[in-house]
Amino acid sequence: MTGAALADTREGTPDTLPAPETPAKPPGLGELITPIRGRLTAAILAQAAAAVCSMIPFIAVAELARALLAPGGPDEGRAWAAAWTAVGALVARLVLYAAAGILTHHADADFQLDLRRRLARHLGRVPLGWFTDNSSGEVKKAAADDISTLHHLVAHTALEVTAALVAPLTALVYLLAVDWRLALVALLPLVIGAYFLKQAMSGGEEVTARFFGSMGAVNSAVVELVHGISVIKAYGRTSRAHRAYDDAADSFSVFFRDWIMSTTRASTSAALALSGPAALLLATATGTLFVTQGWADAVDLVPFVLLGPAITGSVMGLAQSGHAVQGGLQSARQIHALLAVPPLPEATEPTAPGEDGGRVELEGLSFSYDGVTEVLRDIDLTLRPGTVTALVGASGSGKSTLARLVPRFWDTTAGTVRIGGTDVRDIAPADLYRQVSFVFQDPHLLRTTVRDNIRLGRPDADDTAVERAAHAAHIHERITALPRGYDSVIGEDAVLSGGESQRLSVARALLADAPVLVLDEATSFADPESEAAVQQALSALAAGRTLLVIAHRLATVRDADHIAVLDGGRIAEQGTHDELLTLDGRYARMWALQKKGGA
Ligand SMILES: Nc1ncnc2c1ncn2[C@@H]1O[C@H](COP(=O)(O)OP(=O)(O)OP(=O)(O)O)[C@@H](O)[C@H]1O
Repeated sequence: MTGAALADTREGTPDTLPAPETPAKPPGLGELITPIRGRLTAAILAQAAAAVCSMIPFIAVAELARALLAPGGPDEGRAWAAAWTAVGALVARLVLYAAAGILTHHADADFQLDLRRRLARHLGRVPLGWFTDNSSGEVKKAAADDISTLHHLVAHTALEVTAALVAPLTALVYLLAVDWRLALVALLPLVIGAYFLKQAMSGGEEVTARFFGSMGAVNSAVVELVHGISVIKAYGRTSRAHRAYDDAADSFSVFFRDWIMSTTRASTSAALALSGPAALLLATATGTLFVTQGWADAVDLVPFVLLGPAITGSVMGLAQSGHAVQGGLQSARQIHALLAVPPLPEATEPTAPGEDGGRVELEGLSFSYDGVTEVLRDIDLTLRPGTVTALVGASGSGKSTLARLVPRFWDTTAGTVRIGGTDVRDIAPADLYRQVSFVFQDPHLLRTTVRDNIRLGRPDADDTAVERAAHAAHIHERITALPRGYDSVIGEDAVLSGGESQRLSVARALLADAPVLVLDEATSFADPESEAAVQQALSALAAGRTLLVIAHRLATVRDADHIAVLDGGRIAEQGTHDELLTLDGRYARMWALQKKGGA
């Protein structure tokens, strides 16, 4: 693990999933299943053969009836042949069915593993800046939900659809051979059922969108109610919050009832038309007519009675599989969108950072998130080894963006960032993260032991080194007071306050021992006692390193060696605290304001 892994992704951003470069035809499921296409095809063929075999016993029974009711008396040989054929088909169906299942499940296991590896490999190469709260949600959804949807499609739905298509087709071919007129009549429920199904599903996309919209409103109202309950109660607005939830729930219930009412007639009619008894009734009624009119032999009715329901029965199942296929295609598109996030280009022949690894130079640097609005412009700034440089400026002036360009969270739009004289784009990512550590406001602690959290950036560090770092970060005593000391697990028996978490992340950065450290002013939320401890921890961290500090309160950086004042993405002023006060410009005004406010 590297220092980069210490990154926090605090800011909510609009750039969740960059629009994938749209090729002429969006790659879909077909491309994703390429590695298992052979096995999947074999499984589908086996399932198709199993579906044919599943119809053969019915056909054999019909032939058995024909042999037993033959005009010249029962044909024993033919009857036995039919019976054995039925038994053979049943056994073959069982074997083929099992083979198909085994094949798809094996293929599916490889498919999921391959997809997860592809995702992990790809996400390991996308810019760190891409990882925001929103994109984390997308990654979670793709890695868990979408892959699970595709699992269902590959392992189950593909076979269900094959059986649902091939079995009735087999029956239909046989029935057409027996009596094509009765066979066409047997298709009638299918036509009627399909008509009603289409009606029941009309406006499907719009209805689905409204369904999710309505459901989303209920979810938001619940989340708002739960998250904001303390504020809402404190302001005595409980009934208002409940009303928002009640309104959302009511409107969902009205929509749902209307929707069900409007589709019930059509879907019930479809279910009725496609039901087994309806098919049976039709087969016997038409069959009776045909026999009494002398248009068909009575024995020819047997296959229609046996196989008629098989033709229509599978259509309802197909309609449900249709939903699964739609879901699978949607998931495939989501995964593709993730795989299409442009990776950060890596140098083919990386260069190690130069001798003076603590020197950071930003030269002629501009940056834009969306390619339209420039968030940083014409930045020239040098961070000298062993010094502290502070970035100050109004909210939104670009401090965090600038700081994050040093460890190459993104590539600059123009200009360069050099560490030890080497362009960060030419440094191999692992080397770069050994060179730069960062501590951000909301440190991410992993749900593992305190010890492993500290040695994240140097997994091979021994216990003495870990404890030394914890001492220097003024957190050792707090750790030893935990139930299992350094072996306590974060979130289980180690629940730390904001300031304590901060000091733990400082210990982590100390142990990682990178010459350059980027720091988001760490003390803004800590209580005075904790703040003093964090400040001491930071001083330990600063010794001998190049520090870039994002400062929100000027008091904490008045002793910095260099202060750069950002305004609208440009460096408006820079110098020491005293120099900037003498300049009597933006910094001096901010200083006067904060002093007045008591910051
Ligand atoms: N990931 C992002 N995608 C798009 N725009 C962003 C992103 N992060 C920040 N911005 C925009 O870039 C500009 C600079 O933001 P930045 O967070 O760097 O400012 P800041 O000075 O650090 O602000 P603050 O003090 O509030 O943290 C803002 O207009 C912000 O909305």
